[in-house]
Amino acid sequence: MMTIKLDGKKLAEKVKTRLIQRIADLKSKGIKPKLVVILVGGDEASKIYVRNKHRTAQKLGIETQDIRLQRTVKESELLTLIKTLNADDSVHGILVQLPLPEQIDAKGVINAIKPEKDVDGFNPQNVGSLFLNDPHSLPCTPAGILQFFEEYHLPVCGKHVVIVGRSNIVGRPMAAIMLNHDATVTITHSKTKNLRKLTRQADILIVAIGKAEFITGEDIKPGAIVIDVGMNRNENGKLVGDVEHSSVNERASYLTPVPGGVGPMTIAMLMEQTVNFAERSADFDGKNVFNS
Ligand SMILES: Nc1nc2c(c(=O)[nH]1)N[C@@H](CN(C=O)c1ccc(C(=O)N[C@@H](CCC(=O)O)C(=O)O)cc1)CN2
Repeated sequence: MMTIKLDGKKLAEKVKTRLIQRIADLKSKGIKPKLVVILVGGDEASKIYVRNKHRTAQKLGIETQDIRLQRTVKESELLTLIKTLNADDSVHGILVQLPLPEQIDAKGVINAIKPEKDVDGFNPQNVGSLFLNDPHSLPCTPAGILQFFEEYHLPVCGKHVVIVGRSNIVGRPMAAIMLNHDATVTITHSKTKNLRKLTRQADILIVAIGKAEFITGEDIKPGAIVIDVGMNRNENGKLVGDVEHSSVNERASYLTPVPGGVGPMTIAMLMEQTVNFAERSADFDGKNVFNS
């Protein structure tokens, strides 16, 4: 079987291009979309992701503020900063790059971000709305994955979606999104018995477990759509996904590459969410991607 590559780089460009007019419309009404990204500590991968977020935003004409805090910053300082940003009407989106250093309670920090500015969609109020099928914002990686299904006209309704991984960033919100699109959803994780028996039943398999090449060709149903969210370095330092592409290729019908699949979509969706929030802040009569 010929496996079709779900090209995240190309789709991310398309998503960003469709934002240009919306950003121009906002600006013509005196609204400058603004995203604040907070990075605590010096994690090398996080620094790259944050730099890419700023670069992408700036290219689109979204204003950004880059706040860097020492790894040793007190949680109370971070909370005070978020409170100030929550009250600042010029700020439409606030994002705290994860992971946070151990001394900081990530849950408390995420809870502190005003739901209307929570561009990551991680705040419990936004998570609750998503699970009640009334989303205000979607976590960026699952939102990006959903875009693949829309772009390539891949039906979700009635399909068996198996998700490997139950993280708050990908697995759990992804399950809610697929359920909201009338799929039958199974979430599997490290304690699941006979996990591979379940993955073999999936029409759509979404793998976000953080283990290099964990899923192989034998673990999938021929013709399945496979979404690889993993980003791992193998023993040779090469970036590999959670899926072994050599054996899944030509068995899956569609497959996201690593790199160039889900990753670029995460940043594109962050841009879209910032624009959505800027429009909503002004009761702007723009396009709301979640209700379209
Ligand atoms: N507050 C958040 N923290 C984190 C999130 C998030 O959505 N919100 N997700 C990840 C990191 N992340 C964005 O923040 C991210 C990771 C990877 C990529 C990406 O484009 N990856 C490239 C490959 C990059 C490489 O070569 O190393 C790709 O897949 O092509 C974008 C965003 C955790 N933290």
